Amino acid sequence: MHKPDLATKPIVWAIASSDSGGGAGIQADLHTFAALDCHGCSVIAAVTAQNSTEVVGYEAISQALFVTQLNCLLNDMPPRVIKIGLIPDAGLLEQLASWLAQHKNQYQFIVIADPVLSSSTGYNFVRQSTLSIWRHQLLPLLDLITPNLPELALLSQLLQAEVASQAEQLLQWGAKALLIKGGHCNGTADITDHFISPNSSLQLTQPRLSTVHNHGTGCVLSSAIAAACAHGYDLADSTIIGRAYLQQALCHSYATGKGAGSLQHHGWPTEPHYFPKLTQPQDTHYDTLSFAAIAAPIGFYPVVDSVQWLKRLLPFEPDVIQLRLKHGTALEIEQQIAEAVALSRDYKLRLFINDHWQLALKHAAYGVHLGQQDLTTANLPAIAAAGLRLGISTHSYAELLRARQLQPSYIALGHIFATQTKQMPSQPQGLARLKRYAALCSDTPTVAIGGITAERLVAVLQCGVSGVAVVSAVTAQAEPEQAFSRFKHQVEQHYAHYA
Ligand SMILES: Cc1ncc(COP(=O)(O)OP(=O)(O)O)c(N)n1
Ligand SMILES: Cc1ncsc1CCOP(=O)(O)O
Repeated sequence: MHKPDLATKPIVWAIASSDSGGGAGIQADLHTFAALDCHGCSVIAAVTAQNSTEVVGYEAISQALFVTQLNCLLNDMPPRVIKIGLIPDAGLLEQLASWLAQHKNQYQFIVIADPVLSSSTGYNFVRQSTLSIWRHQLLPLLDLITPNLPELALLSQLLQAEVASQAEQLLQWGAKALLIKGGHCNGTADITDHFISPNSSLQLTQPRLSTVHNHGTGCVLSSAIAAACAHGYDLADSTIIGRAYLQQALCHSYATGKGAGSLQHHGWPTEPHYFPKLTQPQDTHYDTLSFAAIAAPIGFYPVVDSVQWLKRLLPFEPDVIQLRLKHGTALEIEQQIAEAVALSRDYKLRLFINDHWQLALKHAAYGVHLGQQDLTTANLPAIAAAGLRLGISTHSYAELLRARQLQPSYIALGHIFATQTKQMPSQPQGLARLKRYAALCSDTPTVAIGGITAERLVAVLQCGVSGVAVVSAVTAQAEPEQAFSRFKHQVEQHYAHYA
């Protein structure tokens, strides 16, 4: 029998209250952690007596036992992430704030809080004293807080102000990032949540699902974000994963008692329709943009830095090549691109030009490869109208969703392993993420790039990508032509077998 190794599962704590009905609270938190491959620990603040229609009552746990739970867990199972849910008692909240202040720096855990101030059935859990502790003691310790609109208004003490001013108030009081949930904007066909952090600002929009079985949505969302953070995703990506997890769980929610039923917990979301549409301030919105298709699988995709390299590989029948020119005068770059495009026609080679999209257009290359930065400056409608294929680099869920919304010809997923070829601002993604990204792109060809060697090739192909791009695995080898032929053969064999 397979025995799971708990040490390999990231540990996440839920500091929250018990929901006797099982759909929200600690019970929902633990379901979510387990479904997202985390080990969940629970620190119970209160026991509520509730069912699907009402909260009948609650009793808070003693401060002594509350702190004993925290300390006993910290000694043996320190958390990577803490999720805070319902703490309906000012004394416990104060204890928690001082405990977090004492241990957060040393243990470097991330703290995410869902400020449950009232239940969805209308039960009010807070008093003024509790709100004041949230504002002045807890907020400065939070890496992310996930209020809905009424909670944001209450916490900010700016009941009549614009949402932006209310959000600004929470940031001024010390919260590092906010996810403002838009579900309480009644009557809209879509729900838009706003993620605000020092590094990024995102709007996440999804269709509003018509189900009444939505008990525990806030608990599940914040727990899914916590679980994704525990797997090392940054806050923006964790929020995207959390939102997709919630949409998936809501799509399959079910009746329990006479009132709002519960969410169905599934594993990692991969189907595109569960993921939100992202809007970022810097993005241009295109109504209809459609890029020519590239035959999938793309297969073996060498990236070379000169037309000389291209000529050296042509006798070995490459199918796809990228010309990635990083040096030279404007004249030299244009000459190389013109020569490479002419050669690509003679040899029926699908040639992508990196960065220089104007020259790719001018010389009518097969396609263009662009990075995320280039997307704001390149004339994408001109590239699409000219029938050139477009490939886009991505390094995260946020970039992947942004790329998918443009419906490019392929999406590059990188960097998978550490690479010496380029200084990367992000961390290597690794194979587990590659597999998730590739699954989300079942409708778009994908290419893995970064640190891919002959030894790693099979593991990369098994993640479900439609191509593998390499630089040094060919051009830095003692015998580049042999390396090229071996790679090409292995990749072709793989796709022939899995076609
Ligand atoms: C297939 C493939 N994937 C990613 C890249 C990187 O492109 P970009 O983000 O534009 O960075 P530079 O190549 O310009 O450093 C690529 N070239 N090809
Ligand atoms: C251009 C680029 N973009 C992401 S990783 C990378 C370099 C890949 O080179 P190598 O295959 O030598 O790691």
